[in-house]
Amino acid sequence: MANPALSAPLYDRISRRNNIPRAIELIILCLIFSLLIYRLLSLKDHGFTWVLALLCESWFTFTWGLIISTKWNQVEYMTYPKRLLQRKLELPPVDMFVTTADPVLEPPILTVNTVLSLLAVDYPADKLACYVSDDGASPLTFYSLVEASKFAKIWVPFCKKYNVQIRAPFRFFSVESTSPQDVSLEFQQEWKRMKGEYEKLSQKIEDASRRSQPCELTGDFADFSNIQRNNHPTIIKVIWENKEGVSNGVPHVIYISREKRPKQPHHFKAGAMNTLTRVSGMITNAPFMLNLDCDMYVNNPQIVVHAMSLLLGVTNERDCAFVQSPQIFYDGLKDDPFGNQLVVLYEVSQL
Ligand SMILES: O=c1ccn([C@@H]2O[C@H](COP(=O)(O)OP(=O)(O)O[C@H]3O[C@H](CO)[C@@H](O)[C@H](O)[C@H]3O)[C@@H](O)[C@H]2O)c(=O)[nH]1
Ligand SMILES: [Mn+2]
Repeated sequence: MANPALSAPLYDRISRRNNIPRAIELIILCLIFSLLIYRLLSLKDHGFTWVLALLCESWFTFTWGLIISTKWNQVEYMTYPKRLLQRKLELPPVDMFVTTADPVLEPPILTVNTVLSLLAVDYPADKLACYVSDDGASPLTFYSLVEASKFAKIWVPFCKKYNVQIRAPFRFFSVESTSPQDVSLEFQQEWKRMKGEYEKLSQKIEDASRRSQPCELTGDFADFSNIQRNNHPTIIKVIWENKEGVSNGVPHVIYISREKRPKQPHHFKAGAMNTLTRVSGMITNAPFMLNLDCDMYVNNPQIVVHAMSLLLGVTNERDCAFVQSPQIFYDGLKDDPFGNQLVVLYEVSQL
């Protein structure tokens, strides 16, 4: 007999009850239409201003209709990652892509944090690989990633052992800026050690960024000597390889700086993503990809299992090809007066 845990759905699509908001919206719609009809009927008694008002109100009605239609059928997706993890052997590999373009505008410590948050996600490490595309062809970015992957060997086990929620160290240590008191002594000691190690890592990167070159451009760094960022051949470096395929180890880390020539259009992020898919296709060739910009980080370590619950849970493969998680911005203004967090889009009008 089939194991019920293995055949249970991986997600549920739950319709929200929103009859009252719908009724209010219908009333408003009637009022707006009666205003439009009133304008139309009395158009000839008024001059140009009436026509202008009619045009503006018609446009408003149109955009209002569009907004309402996105909120009409609200659904929520409940994912069941635990059920997915029970099917451990079936979990497919995932290639994780990070793009960076400029070591000055996008300081490598940001990219390092993005990569560390990805390396530590809750998913078997032997099924993950992290590819970083560097359009800056910067030895500093490469150096930072080499150092970060050394730090990852202590950071990843720490996150998993204590089930840390924020796995980008700069956020983890700024949110919990003092050693937490209400936890075990062992955790406090580990926390201090990890903070010390992360500070050493940031200091190394900071010092390297002050020098004209992060280190001597020999050995692995030789490919970066005498090149210009807009004119160089492809550079691909396997920074760390999870050779034994350890499922609780650190996933592979691969650095890529695609070929650039001054007269060849490079198509910015799209071009970088294209190269990432081609290179990963030759190395790990995972059937699923996860993409982050270098100034983002994974806020929920279960991100891959949540996305996988949706992607693998559909009955017809054609129904789901892409999963987008809500994007939340840190250090935003209090109460988000300009609506930058797009709360309405993600929390109210989920389609
Ligand atoms: O030649 C380039 C230019 C940009 N990027 C990367 O592309 C990403 C997005 O570029 P950015 O200039 O930071 O755009 P944003 O407006 O901040 O990003 C938003 O808008 C972009 C499209 O305009 C989307 O691609 C991003 O995912 C989305 O976060 C970053 O990781 C960049 O490093 C490259 O890899 N190569
Ligand atoms: Mn950006």
